[in-house]
Amino acid sequence: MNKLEVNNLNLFYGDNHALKDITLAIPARQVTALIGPSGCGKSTLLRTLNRMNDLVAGVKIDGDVMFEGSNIYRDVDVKQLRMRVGMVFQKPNPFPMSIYENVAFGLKAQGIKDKQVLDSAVEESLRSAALWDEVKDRLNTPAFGLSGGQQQRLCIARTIAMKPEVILMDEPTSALDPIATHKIEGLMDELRKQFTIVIVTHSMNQAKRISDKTAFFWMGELVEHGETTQIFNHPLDQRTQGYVSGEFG
Ligand SMILES: Nc1ncnc2c1ncn2[C@@H]1O[C@H](COP(=O)(O)OP(=O)(O)OP(=O)(O)O)[C@@H](O)[C@H]1O
Repeated sequence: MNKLEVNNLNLFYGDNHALKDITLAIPARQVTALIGPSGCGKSTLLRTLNRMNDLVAGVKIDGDVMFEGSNIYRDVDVKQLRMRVGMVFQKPNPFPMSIYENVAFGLKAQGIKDKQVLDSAVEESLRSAALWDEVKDRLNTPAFGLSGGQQQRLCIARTIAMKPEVILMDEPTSALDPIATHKIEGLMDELRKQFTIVIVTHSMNQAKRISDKTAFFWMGELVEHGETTQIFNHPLDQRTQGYVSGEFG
């Protein structure tokens, strides 16, 4: 089943035609990797999936993004959408508050006050983000005291706490060292059982290791998409072949 379907999507930043007639299906409970050279439109496409580009001045979008059959640009409330389609950014961005408060933040904003409910949601989210054991004795200390890799897992926990259906990740490990990256990649293997994940990555090895499907972009076009093994081992287009073999990019 497809969780998201992008149909004939065009996006312009002023005169810059950044996404050109993109049609892409994103299957549920799989990891879809968006790859391609810098400036090809990967992050722009990712941001169209929860309408983050709406915040950019001068942006024009046509075409459809369907989320379980509803057009997110017509039929869906943006606030609701962003709860169902969460996002993790390139740089860990914890709030200037405690570890506990970071994870509970969204739930409290929804009006949840019951301490037991909050405590168990915080624990469950931190466990799902493979961080609980490292922080359970220091939940009330500032999030900024965590390492970069721990901060990124905290941001994942904060996203998970809202019980989204889709998690968008924009180069979530590019600011992390190899050990922290390895932890997040291991975590994604668990997360895919529960969530639909779309990840932008510059690392072809990462795309190969963690994704089920890969989409290759080139100057705003979606050149090719399919099973990750096919894209890397038997690409159909020469541009994909050149990129995945490291000839350019
Ligand atoms: N907020 C913005 N305002 C204007 N133009 C933008 C904006 N964001 C991106 N662009 C332009 O849109 C095009 C696609 O950019 P985008 O960031 O989506 O590419 P990308 O493939 O994610 O690149 P990178 O790998 O370098 O992050 C580029 O030409 C970029 O300059």
